[in-house]
Amino acid sequence: MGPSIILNQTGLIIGDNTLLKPANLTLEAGKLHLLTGPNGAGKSSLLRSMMGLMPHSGDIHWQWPGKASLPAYIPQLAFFDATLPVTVEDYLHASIHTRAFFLKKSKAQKQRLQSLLEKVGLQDKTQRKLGQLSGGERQRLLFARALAQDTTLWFMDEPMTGLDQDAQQTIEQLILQLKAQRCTLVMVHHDHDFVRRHADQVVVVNQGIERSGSPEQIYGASHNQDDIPARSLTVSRTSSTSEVCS
Ligand SMILES: Nc1ncnc2c1ncn2[C@@H]1O[C@H](COP(=O)(O)OP(=O)(O)OP(=O)(O)O)[C@@H](O)[C@H]1O
Repeated sequence: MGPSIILNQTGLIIGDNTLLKPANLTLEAGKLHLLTGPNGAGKSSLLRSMMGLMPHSGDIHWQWPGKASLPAYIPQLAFFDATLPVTVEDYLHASIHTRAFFLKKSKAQKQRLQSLLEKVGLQDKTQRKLGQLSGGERQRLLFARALAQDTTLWFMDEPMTGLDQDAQQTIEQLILQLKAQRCTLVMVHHDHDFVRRHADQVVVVNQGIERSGSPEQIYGASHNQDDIPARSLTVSRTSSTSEVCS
């Protein structure tokens, strides 16, 4: 199972700009947590702060019930150097084994690569060069690389944006499988239908953590995705945590 994530007075100021006002929040272990809010609200900044990638104030703790592992990160935009003369298979191989692209692969390694690429629907593109991939195919490759990490903690920043319906379904199924395996999933996502159906917790971000709760608590029975009630719901304070990033 993935860890719980505990934010204690976590805030983010860059220069004169307050990106996130300090707040407390607990994300339960093994659940799907969705960060939502308007453009520029600070969702990506909060996600990256949780990973220790931004210079936040306060504390952030990952509390692992079992063995800790490095988190997987799916950024908002999958970027590959189009000039890199490397195939999908070689790129994935080098990412997993941190070895030079040209080194020979064993039969078992080839099978593993094939299986990972099948999971994301890239099995027919193994010999395609990175620069020839579409945006959706790059996003799938990022997922394959993250799956290879075999971790139970995932941070995803709008992983389905710009994908066609087929790719969205593939990624959605992968996310639901990870949820069933009790990974801790933290995701920025704008599809309120997905949030309503699958999120365990919704965190509304607006220059800080405005409120959090179940989809029903946040959206009520309304089907209008913009109809978010103004009442405050969670943001709890916790103690006795083991620090991983701060
Ligand atoms: N490194 C940085 N330095 C200064 N300002 C930043 C930095 N990173 C982000 N910002 C600013 O912080 C604000 C929040 O950005 P962020 O990307 O976190 O928002 P978001 O909610 O993810 O937006 P969107 O939904 O448009 O992706 C924006 O106004 C952005 O310009």
